[in-house]
Amino acid sequence: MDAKDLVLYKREGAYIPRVAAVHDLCGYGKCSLGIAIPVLSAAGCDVCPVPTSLFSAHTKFPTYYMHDTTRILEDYLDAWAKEGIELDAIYSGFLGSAAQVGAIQRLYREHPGALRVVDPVMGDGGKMYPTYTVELCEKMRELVAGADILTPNLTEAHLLTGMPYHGQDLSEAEVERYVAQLVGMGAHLVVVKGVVRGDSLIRNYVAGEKIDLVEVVGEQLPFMTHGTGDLFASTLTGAVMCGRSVYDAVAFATDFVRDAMRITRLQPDNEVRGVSFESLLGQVTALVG
Ligand SMILES: Nc1ncnc2c1ncn2[C@@H]1O[C@H](COP(=O)(O)OP(=O)(O)O)[C@@H](O)[C@H]1O
Ligand SMILES: Cc1ncc(COP(=O)(O)O)c(C=O)c1O
Repeated sequence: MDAKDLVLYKREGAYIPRVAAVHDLCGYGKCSLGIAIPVLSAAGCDVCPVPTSLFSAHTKFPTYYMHDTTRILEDYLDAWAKEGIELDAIYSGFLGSAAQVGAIQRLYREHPGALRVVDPVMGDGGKMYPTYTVELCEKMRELVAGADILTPNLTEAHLLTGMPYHGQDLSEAEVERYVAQLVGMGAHLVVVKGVVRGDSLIRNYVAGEKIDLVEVVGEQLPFMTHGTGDLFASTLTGAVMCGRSVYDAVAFATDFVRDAMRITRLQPDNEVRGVSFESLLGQVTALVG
């Protein structure tokens, strides 16, 4: 089957899908819930945040304060369970501790029909993020099994599979090897992000269990911006929840992130502020209906 025909969520009429967003909340430096809430809301979803930690600023700043919320999550989800909150999708990203993988697995058990989108946020450029531990990365592997959509960058594909990290210049055959390994670990569909081959293009690949590999090519801008991984996964999830095919959702997210990076570049402190996408949210709303 082709990812171009693969629709994972069928939106019915005026129904508003409810999406749990399991991610950190960051005060300054746009990323994580600061992106997931507005983007999924613009996609006409009822976003229910599960904050995995509170940050004063993202971890690319030399100084940041982090408060890990692991200790409150059980009570938080107990209260949800008592209210009988129903979920159509569970989208997870940046985690504060290895134990939080258990909270996501609990949501999966309590909402067996919900779509599972796993952005296995762990690191970049061959390195783990500073608050991440080997234990957390190992535990994160458990989320691969049963993921309807898994969105690793190449560092994360390496950390999840244990296969060697060869930088971002990967051949299609190498991408296929990562995908085969991740599908072998139980992922249904994998979006491998950020392959670059020195031709000013950035490539994202979609493939899965019985889904042939397809390439989505975008223009590579000559700078980097923080929060683009979160923006990509949030936009992809929003487009899927609007009933778009996985291929169309990846293509939309690829262009959306590029456009947001261009706008970010025009802002003061653009090298650290995180990605600025607010003025583009109308494009996401246009996907609804
Ligand atoms: N320099 C760039 N130019 C254009 N698009 C980019 C660029 N960097 C990232 N993107 C887009 O954002 C997506 C997520 O990239 P990235 O932020 O590197 O992910 P992560 O944070 O998971 O490492 C990429 O797959 C690509 O579509
Ligand atoms: C607190 C926090 N959340 C999320 C992220 C993920 O950011 P990105 O979207 O660039 O992968 C980071 C990365 O620095 C971070 O520090």
